[in-house]
Amino acid sequence: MSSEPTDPRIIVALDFPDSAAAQALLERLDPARCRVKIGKELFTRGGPALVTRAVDAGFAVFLDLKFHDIPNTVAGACAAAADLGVWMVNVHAQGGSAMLSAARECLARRRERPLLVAVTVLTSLGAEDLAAIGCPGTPGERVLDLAGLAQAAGLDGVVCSPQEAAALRTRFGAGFRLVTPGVRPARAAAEDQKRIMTPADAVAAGADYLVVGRPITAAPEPAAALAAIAAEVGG
Ligand SMILES: O=C(O)c1cc(=O)[nH]c(=O)n1[C@@H]1O[C@H](COP(=O)(O)O)[C@@H](O)[C@H]1O
Repeated sequence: MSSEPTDPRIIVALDFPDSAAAQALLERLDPARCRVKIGKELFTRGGPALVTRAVDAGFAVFLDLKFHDIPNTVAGACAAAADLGVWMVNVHAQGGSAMLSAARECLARRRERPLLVAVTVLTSLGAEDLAAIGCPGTPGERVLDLAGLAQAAGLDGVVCSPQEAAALRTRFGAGFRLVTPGVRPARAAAEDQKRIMTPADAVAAGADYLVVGRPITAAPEPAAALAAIAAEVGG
C-alpha cells in the first residue's frame, strides 16, 4: 500500500472532445491544487502525447482507461500506462481475480509504479440497472464483494460511489484508497450519475480522492469552481 499524502484530493476529469480544450484547461489549473484524469474520450483523441504533456507539466495523472480483458492483455496495458509516468491507473474488478493479480504483479516488478485501483460498480448504475443485467443484490453489496476481490489481489484501492465509502472504509481500513466519482455540489445536476453525494459528504464518508468532471469543466470559471469544491473539502 502507498502511504503518499492524499492532498490534493480533487481529481479533475478532463472529459473533452479534443486535446486543445484539455490543454487550455490544464494551463489554467495548478498541479499543487488538483490532480487530473484522462479517460477514454480524451485519450482516444489525444493519445499518449497528451498524457506525457500533463505529466511533464507536473500533474499527477490518473489514466482512466478501465482495462477489462484477459490477464495477459491487461497486464501489458498496465505496463504501458506505467511507462507514461502516470500516478494512477484503473482496471475493472469484474475482470476477476486472475486479471487483477496479473495487473498487480506486472506493476510490482517496477522500481516506480502507479497506484492500481479497481472500478467496482459504475456510479451511473442503480439497483434496477444491475437487475437488468442479471446481477443480484444492491449496488452496495456488489461494491463490497468486488472491493474484497481487489484487496485480496493486492490492489491499492477501488473506484466506488461515495455512497459506499463508509462501509468500505470500515471493512478494508485506512490504507485502502477510495476514489469516488459521482460527486455533485449541492444543487448541481446529477446528469447521468445515479449514486451521488456532495463533496463534503463524500470526504466525511471516507473518500480519499474525489473525481469531479462537469461541475468543474462545464462551469463558466472552472478554476473558481475547483476552488469552491476544494474549500468545501478542506484541500
Ligand atoms: O473510473 C472512473 O473515473 C469513473 C467510474 C465510475 O464509476 N463513474 C464515473 O463517473 N467515472 C468517471 O468519473 C468522471 C465523472 O465525471 P462527471 O460526472 O462529469 O463529474 C467521468 O470521467 C467518468 O468516466
